Amino acid sequence: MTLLSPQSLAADAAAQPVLEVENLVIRYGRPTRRPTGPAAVDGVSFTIRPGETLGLVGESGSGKTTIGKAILGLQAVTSGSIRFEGQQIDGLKPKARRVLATKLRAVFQDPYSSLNPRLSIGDSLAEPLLVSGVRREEALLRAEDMLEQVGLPRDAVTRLPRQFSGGQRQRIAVARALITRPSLVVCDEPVSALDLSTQAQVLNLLADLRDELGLSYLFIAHDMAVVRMLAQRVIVLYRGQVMEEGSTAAVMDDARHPFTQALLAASPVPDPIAQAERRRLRESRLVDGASASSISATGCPFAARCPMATELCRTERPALRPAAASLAACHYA
Ligand SMILES: Nc1ncnc2c1ncn2[C@@H]1O[C@H](COP(=O)(O)OP(=O)(O)OP(=O)(O)O)[C@@H](O)[C@H]1O
Repeated sequence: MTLLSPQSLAADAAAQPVLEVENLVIRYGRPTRRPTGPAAVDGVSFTIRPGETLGLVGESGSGKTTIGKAILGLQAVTSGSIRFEGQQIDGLKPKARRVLATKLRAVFQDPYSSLNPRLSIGDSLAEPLLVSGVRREEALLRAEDMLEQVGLPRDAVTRLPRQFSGGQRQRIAVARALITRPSLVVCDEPVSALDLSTQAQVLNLLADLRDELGLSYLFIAHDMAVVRMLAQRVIVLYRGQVMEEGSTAAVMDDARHPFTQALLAASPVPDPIAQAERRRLRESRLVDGASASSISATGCPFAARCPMATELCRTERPALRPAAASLAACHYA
């Protein structure tokens, strides 16, 4: 399955970016007080060009969703700036935000909670159009067209969300995000709640619609394999900071930063033979008879002596421990 189209790869590098994020810092805290906590996002900068998909990857808690929320106006920015189509959008008043809401849309992880259970699919899809002044009959007609575009029958407009499967609901969420013909869609883990074959279908759908409609995506995910399928460029975040960035092929095939290597190693490979070979190689690199599973259970036995141990091998996140221990950069492995 190839999801990177020649058109989107050829996105004009000189075109004005759809989104420019500059030196973004976000600290959580009470809105009434100056936030003083640690920075959830710490000096992040990037741009997205028309037709481009930028992947934002990182382990849980690295700040991905916080960045997505700031772009959508759901999280206050401590310092730095966010520009959308040349206009500064951080700190916009709610009225100005509402105008923006048709051009800047989102698809979230959970297809069960992202749709109002009491609204028919037609009403859910029509809502963002009605807000921008489209007449009801016209909005419902466009809802039917959009449903067809995401592979669902036109008569789905009359049904309720509970009458659809998880994958179908995510298609409806995609339809709802795209019905206003936005220029940028923030996709926050849009397939991580779906099984593997449904994931592939929804990723294909997102890629087809991007190319058909000339959309740009900020594609947030923790799974590198998923990002590889859709993004032309990728940014790797760790504790709110950019660890590595570049073309998806360059970052994934020649990861420089140990943390990127760890994320790649933790990402499942669809081919079970390749996966088994990778596990065998990983275990064969370990010394003193320590196995990946024992490291997974106890933490790296060399942590006290390893210069990288504080960041990786002693991680509190069990999923990363065996991956960290498999790093070529590890002095002991
Ligand atoms: N509402 C909040 N109040 C205080 N701290 C928060 C809040 N939301 C997130 N954080 C903290 O900000 C940091 C970044 O969280 P964020 O949700 O952006 O990470 P993430 O990379 O999206 O993680 P995940 O993949 O698990 O969604 C974390 O340390 C988190 O605990």
